[in-house]
Amino acid sequence: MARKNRRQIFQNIEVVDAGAKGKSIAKAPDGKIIFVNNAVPGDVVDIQTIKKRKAFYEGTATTFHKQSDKRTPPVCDHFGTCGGCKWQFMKYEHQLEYKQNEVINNLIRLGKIELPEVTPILGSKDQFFYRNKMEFSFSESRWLTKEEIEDSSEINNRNALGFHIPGMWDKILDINTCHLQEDPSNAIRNKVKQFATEHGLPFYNARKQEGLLRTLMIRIASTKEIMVLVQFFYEDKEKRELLLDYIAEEFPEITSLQYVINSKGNDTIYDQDIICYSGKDHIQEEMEGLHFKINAKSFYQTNSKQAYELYKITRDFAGLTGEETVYDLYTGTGTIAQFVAKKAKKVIGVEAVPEAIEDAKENAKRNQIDNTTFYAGDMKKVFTKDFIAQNGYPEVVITDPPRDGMHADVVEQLLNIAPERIVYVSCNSATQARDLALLDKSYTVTKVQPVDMFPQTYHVENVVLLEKRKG
Ligand SMILES: C[S@@+](CC[C@H](N)C(=O)[O-])C[C@H]1O[C@@H](n2cnc3c(N)ncnc32)[C@H](O)[C@@H]1O
Repeated sequence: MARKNRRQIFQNIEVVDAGAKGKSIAKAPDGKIIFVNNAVPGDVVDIQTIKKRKAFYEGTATTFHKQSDKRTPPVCDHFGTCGGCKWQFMKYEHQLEYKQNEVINNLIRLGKIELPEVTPILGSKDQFFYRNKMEFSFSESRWLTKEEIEDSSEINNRNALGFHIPGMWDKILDINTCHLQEDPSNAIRNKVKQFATEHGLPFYNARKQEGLLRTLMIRIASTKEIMVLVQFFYEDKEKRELLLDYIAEEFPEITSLQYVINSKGNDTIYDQDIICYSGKDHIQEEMEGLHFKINAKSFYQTNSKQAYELYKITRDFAGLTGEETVYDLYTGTGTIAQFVAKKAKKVIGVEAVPEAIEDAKENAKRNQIDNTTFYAGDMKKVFTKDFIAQNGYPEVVITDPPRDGMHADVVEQLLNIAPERIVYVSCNSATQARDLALLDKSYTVTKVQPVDMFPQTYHVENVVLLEKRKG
C-alpha cells in the first residue's frame, strides 16, 4: 500500500514574525505555528509543510503572493543554498529589529526576569566583509544545483572549495564570491582551487575518507596581516610543497603560511601540530593600543571592529574605579581581561584551552600589563572556594561563556561568592536567560545591551549587567 503523503500546502498565509535560527513565523488555519524557512515577515505565501509536530509545523514558502517591504535583494549569488547569511534578504534595520526582539523575548519568556529598559541594539558599521576568519572545505564532488542536475550534459570536474550545505556534513557548496571577508580572501580561495585542480591535487571525499586537500583557513587581521592554513589529509611532500610554494609566490602579502597534516576522521585542528611553512607562526591584532598575537588555534572575536564596541560596553558596565579585583571567566586569549586591566586592581582570567592561556600570558607581557593572572582549566573545576581564597574576592566578575552558557555549578559558585557586579556577555540569549533566572535569587538585571556582531545572520550578542541586591 502506498504511504500516505503527510505533506500539506497552506495557501495565502501571512508571515508575521521572525523566530529562532533564522526561520520566520506564520499561523496555520488550524491555529498552530508554522516555522517557515525562506520567508520574511510581511510576505504572503503558500507554505509546503516539511515536518508536522504536535504543537507546530515546519515548512517552506513555495509561492509568493506578496513580497514584504522588509525585503531587500540578496547581494550574494549563493544566497538560498549557502547557509551562511540566512537573513541577507531582509533589510538591515529589520534584521536589527528582530535581533532586539529575540533578546527581549528570551530574557522575559525563558528568564522570567524583570527587565530594565533595553538599550537599542548596536548595529555593525560594516554589514558585509566584516569577518576576520573564514574556513573553507575541499570536496571532490561539489553540491549540484537543480538546474545542473536537470541538464543532461556531463560534468567533468566536480571539485569544490567552499561551505557545507546546512545540515550536511559531506556536501560542499563551491563558492565564487563570499561577501563576509575582505580581499584577498576570495582571490586566495579561487586561485587555490584553480591551481590544485589544474595540477591534479586530489580534493577530499569525506564519505570515503580519501583525497589530499581537506580545508583552507584564511585569517585577515585589522593590522592587515594575513594567515593562510592548508589542512592536508596525508603527507605528500611533493604535492604539498607544490601548492604551498604557489600560494606563497602568488600572494606575497600573506605573512603567515601554515599547514597541518590531519589523518583523523574529523577536521578539527585543535589536537593537531600546526607547521609554519613560511613567514611567522601567528598574526597580530590591535585594539586600543593593545596587541594580540593570534596563532592558528587561537580564539579571537571574528568581527574585529564590533569586538571593540562589545569590549567597550563590557568595560563600561563593569564600572571600574581601579580598586577592583576582576575575574574574567571564559577569557579565551585574555582579550577582555587585558582590555579592562588598566582600570582594575587586578584581573584573573580562566579558560579551558591551555594554548589560549599561553597566548594570554604572552600577550599581557607584550602589552606590558602586569596585573593579570591567567589559569587554564575547566571552569566548574577551577572556579572554586579555594581558588577565590587564593586569588581574592572579586568585586566584579565578567563572564563570556560559549553558546551553552554557564554550567549550573559555575552559576551556583557565583551565587556563593556574591560579587557586587556581574557582567554577562553572551552569544546565545536563550542560555543566558536560563542562567539569569538562577542568578535572580540575589541579583537584579540593571542594564541590557544587545550588539550585532554578525550582520546578515540571525545571531545576536547580548551584554547584561547584574547588580547584587542589598540586604
Ligand atoms: C565566547 S568565547 C569567549 C572568549 C573571550 N572572552 C573573547 O572575547 O575573546 C568562550 C570561551 O570559553 C572557553 N570555554 C568553553 N568551555 C569552557 C569551560 N568548560 N571552562 C573554561 N573555558 C571554557 C572557550 O574555549 C572559549 O575561549
